[in-house]
Amino acid sequence: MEIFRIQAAPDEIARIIASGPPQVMAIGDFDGVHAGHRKVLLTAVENAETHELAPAVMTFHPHPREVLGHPQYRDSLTPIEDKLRLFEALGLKRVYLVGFDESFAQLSPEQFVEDILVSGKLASVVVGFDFTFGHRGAGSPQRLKELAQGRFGVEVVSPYHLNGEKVSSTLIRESLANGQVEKAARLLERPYSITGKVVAGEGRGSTIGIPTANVETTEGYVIPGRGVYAVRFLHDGQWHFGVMNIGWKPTFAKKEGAISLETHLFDFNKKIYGDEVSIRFIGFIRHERKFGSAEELVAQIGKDIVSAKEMLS
Ligand SMILES: Cc1cc2nc3c(=O)[nH]c(=O)nc-3n(C[C@H](O)[C@H](O)[C@H](O)COP(=O)(O)O)c2cc1C
Ligand SMILES: Nc1ncnc2c1ncn2[C@@H]1O[C@H](COP(=O)(O)OP(=O)(O)O)[C@@H](O)[C@H]1O
Repeated sequence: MEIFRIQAAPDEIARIIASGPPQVMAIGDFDGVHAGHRKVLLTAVENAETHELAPAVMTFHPHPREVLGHPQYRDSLTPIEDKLRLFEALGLKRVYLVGFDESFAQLSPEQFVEDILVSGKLASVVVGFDFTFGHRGAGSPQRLKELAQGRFGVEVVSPYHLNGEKVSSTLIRESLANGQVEKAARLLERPYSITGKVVAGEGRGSTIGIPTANVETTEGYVIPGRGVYAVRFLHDGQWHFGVMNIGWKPTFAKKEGAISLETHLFDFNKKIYGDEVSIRFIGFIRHERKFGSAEELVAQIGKDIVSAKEMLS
């Protein structure tokens, strides 16, 4: 898969698209690369295969909402490296990472089509039913068809529903906030996962007999809601099972503070400070709460471990 990181000048984007073979290109943000996004991306891959063209995708990085100041969306379900890995797994061969900025945001829908898409190498583009483009998102899929004037095909993919709900990044964010990681996994068609580095905590874990690897995420990930989860934990190429707490440890902290992500790994006793790890959320066990003593907390964690092992087996 070839990755083209492009600053926003439209002629530069058009030139890079035109430097490749004839293509079918999906366009979108694809935050989460969820079941609905997969349908759009796989449509591009399949159309390309049928006509012996190259499957491509154009996405925006940094995320438009980040640039245009919607702070609630600063964090993502799939920071760029994760997104790229998922694109590759779906069979995409060319990725245009367009650096979205204030001037790019000014492009009209007409300019977006004339200056970028009519590059001579796009056989067709594939977008989702709610795709918007151009200044203030004024362009719709219908408008895209009109503006294309037959110079490239436009395929619009209808919404994907699961159990009567429309799959969306927002629905996944809400599910995660409520601890519903099983639901998020169904919407994503894979467990929600985060990557980060093991950092030192307060050193209390080992003293209460439950060492925990505290993880600081490397990029702006959406973090699931406070609670205890069954997780798979990738360290040094090996998957381990564990039980994770997300929260501010009300049993010990005097007041609400920074959220920590700590995982107790089963059958493990290595020091792994500083190492990069990935965590997959498999099941929700319970909410975080304040216990009367460390002993009560430890007894509960013993039960959490039993629950986690059941979920993970
Ligand atoms: C499975 C698990 C569940 C936990 N549940 C709670 C909880 O409900 N309430 C709480 O105050 N702390 C909870 N904790 C956090 C512990 O208080 C924390 O791991 C311990 O204080 C060690 O902190 P340290 O790593 O900063 O040294 C939990 C930890 C684990 C591993
Ligand atoms: N079973 C285990 N699960 C998680 N971390 C472990 C385990 N065994 C050893 N460790 C190591 O010990 C550290 C946790 O020790 P702990 O006393 O909880 O201190 P901290 O406050 O730094 O989390 C982890 O960061 C990791 O390097």
